[in-house]
Amino acid sequence: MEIDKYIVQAESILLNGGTFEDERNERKNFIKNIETCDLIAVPGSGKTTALLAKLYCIAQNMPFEDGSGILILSHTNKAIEEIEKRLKNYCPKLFEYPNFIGTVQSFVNKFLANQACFEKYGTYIKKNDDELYEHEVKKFYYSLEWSIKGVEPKKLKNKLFGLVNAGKNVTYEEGCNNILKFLKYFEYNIIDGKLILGNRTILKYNGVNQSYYNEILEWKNNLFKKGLLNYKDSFNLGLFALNTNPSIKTILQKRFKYVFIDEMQDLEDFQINIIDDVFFNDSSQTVIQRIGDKNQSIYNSVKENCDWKTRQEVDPENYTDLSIQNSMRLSPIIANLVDKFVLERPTDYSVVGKFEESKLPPHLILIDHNTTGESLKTKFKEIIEECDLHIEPKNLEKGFHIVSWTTEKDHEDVLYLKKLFPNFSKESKRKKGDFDCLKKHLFLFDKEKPTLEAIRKSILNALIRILDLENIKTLENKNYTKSKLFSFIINQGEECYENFKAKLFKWCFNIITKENYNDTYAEIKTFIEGENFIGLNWYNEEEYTPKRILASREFINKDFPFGSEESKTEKTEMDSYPINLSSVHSVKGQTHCATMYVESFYYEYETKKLQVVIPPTKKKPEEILPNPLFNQYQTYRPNKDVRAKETLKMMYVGFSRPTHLLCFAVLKENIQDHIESLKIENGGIWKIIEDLV
Ligand SMILES: Nc1ncnc2c1ncn2[C@@H]1O[C@H](COP(=O)(O)OP(=O)(O)OP(=O)(O)O)[C@@H](O)[C@H]1O
Repeated sequence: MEIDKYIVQAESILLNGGTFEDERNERKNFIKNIETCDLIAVPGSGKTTALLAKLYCIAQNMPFEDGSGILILSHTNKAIEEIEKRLKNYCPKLFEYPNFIGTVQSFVNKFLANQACFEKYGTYIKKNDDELYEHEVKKFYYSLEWSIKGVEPKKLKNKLFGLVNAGKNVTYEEGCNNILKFLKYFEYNIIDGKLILGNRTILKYNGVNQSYYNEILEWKNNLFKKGLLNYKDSFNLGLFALNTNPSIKTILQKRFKYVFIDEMQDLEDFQINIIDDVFFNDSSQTVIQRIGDKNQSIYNSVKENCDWKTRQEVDPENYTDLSIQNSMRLSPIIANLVDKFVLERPTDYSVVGKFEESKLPPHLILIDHNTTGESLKTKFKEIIEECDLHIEPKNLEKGFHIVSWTTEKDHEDVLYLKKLFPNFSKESKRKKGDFDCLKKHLFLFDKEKPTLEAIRKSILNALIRILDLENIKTLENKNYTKSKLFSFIINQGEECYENFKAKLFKWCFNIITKENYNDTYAEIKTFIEGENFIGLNWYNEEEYTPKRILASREFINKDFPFGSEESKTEKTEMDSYPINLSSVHSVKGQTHCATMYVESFYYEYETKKLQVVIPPTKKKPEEILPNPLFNQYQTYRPNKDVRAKETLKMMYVGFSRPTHLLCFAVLKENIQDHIESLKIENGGIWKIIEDLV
């Protein structure tokens, strides 16, 4: 394989005049390496860029003589899209057969679970959608009945109440909620015939509770038959496929000579294991390279230890992990601070900033509970403009971002992103058709399309969801689709059809052109509840009593504040430069020009959680552990200080995004006693902004 001779081309494509060469040559060594190994490196060290360069060079050697290809995996679709965006124009071959690029989930679905689903349940996987799955869970739960007192055997609902709440002291509501949680989250181990929650087997295929196991399995099998899986089902079906047909492994090893996994720290053990199960064994010729940074593992729950154990950790005699030290993203000043937030420090791991174009100190912005999101945003813009960051196109491309750990919370008295910016919605970023209430269907549809099409689709999707919740099926006992709904309405006669079409057009028109959300919502609600929708003769019965809205009441009535402000803000921002709002989770992997990290409440605030005080004992006085915020290296204790360590990781990711400007907005009351010592003029590292309080 020729790699070396293509590196210069890769540099010109990916680095805009930069080079992979430096005094340690770690990037080049990694690009040239095509043995099984893991690469661990600090944020912004160019891991992903080096991987892209390697892929580019490998693609120049394709097709391979033996017809094999390469497999490129990452944890999120966003990371995959980014790879496509950067490379597709230069090496389209990489995105075609025999190669595959996708999430671990999509790989498992396509190469293992899909075929297994067809063979076992007669259908391919249609949806892998947690929200739809939850909807099915609720339907099933609400269809369950309680036993009549004294009548044996007990019904499933009673049995589950006992099983899932065993050993817990719960109220009736909590107990019921636990049943719902079980139905939503249980894992179906197909090979062993068990329903597992966490580490507990709740029901299994044999034993005294067999009939209850069968009842749940009948429901579950029906979902499989409809191709509706939750995301863990794919992995269990995948394992089942490997178990029943181990030759798949050989086929996949032949197909994929190289496997690359980026963002490795975010994979959970079951994902890591299934990939190893397929590709990593003595007889396998496949090369696997896994790239990541354990200190940035914040994906699912923020665990102290991530599930990924590197090859060197597991087998030091045969493997040596690679590393890249310097951060090309971070300036020396920001890197110096970020380095204090390292939780786990393997050899050759320290954050050294090599981005020399900025000397801005980190800014600490003091706020209080009355500070509004708008004033924070204005302050952020003010600093950006004072530093002239908004002028360079390169900076505008990387963008300006306000991020928080906690984005949404049902608690008015604490700080979180949505409290500061009520129009922030994780869901507004989604362009899927399924929302959890009617109002969201009317507001969060795909607004990038200027026609009425997107809102029309969204309203129709809401109507279909209502029919589904009300358990209204087609005469073939199938769920309604948009076209089946239209056919049904046409069959009700011309007047009904014309009326429906006219109304639909009016609603769409009023939303798109007049942004008249509230009135349109009220009209649609009246329509749905009236004789021209729910009251129609859905089952074509000779004599029928019009139905009423029951199970979909929550979906129809659930509130969602139509933020007409949002559209206004968007419009004004189009004239200047946008300030993006996101969770810290969703900016992982990104490079920003400026990042404002706003502390938020998750058990406690970040500033509080970083401050660990060990109470005095008879032998020892009180001890205050070093605090990274004060530019001190952390020494949190093994197996203790869990909240502090979670915080470390979250801030490590958030603080390591910007090339130029890092702002940290904190509640003044949380650091009151330290403000003076944090100031640059007093030997600290922070420029403190005090005029918002
Ligand atoms: N060799 C290089 N020379 C100059 N700039 C580079 C080099 N490698 C990467 N960069 C730039 O540094 C920034 C970070 O790169 P990249 O996203 O690849 O880092 P990463 O290690 O994957 O980051 P993270 O750990 O946050 O996921 C990008 O803006 C990228 O263009």
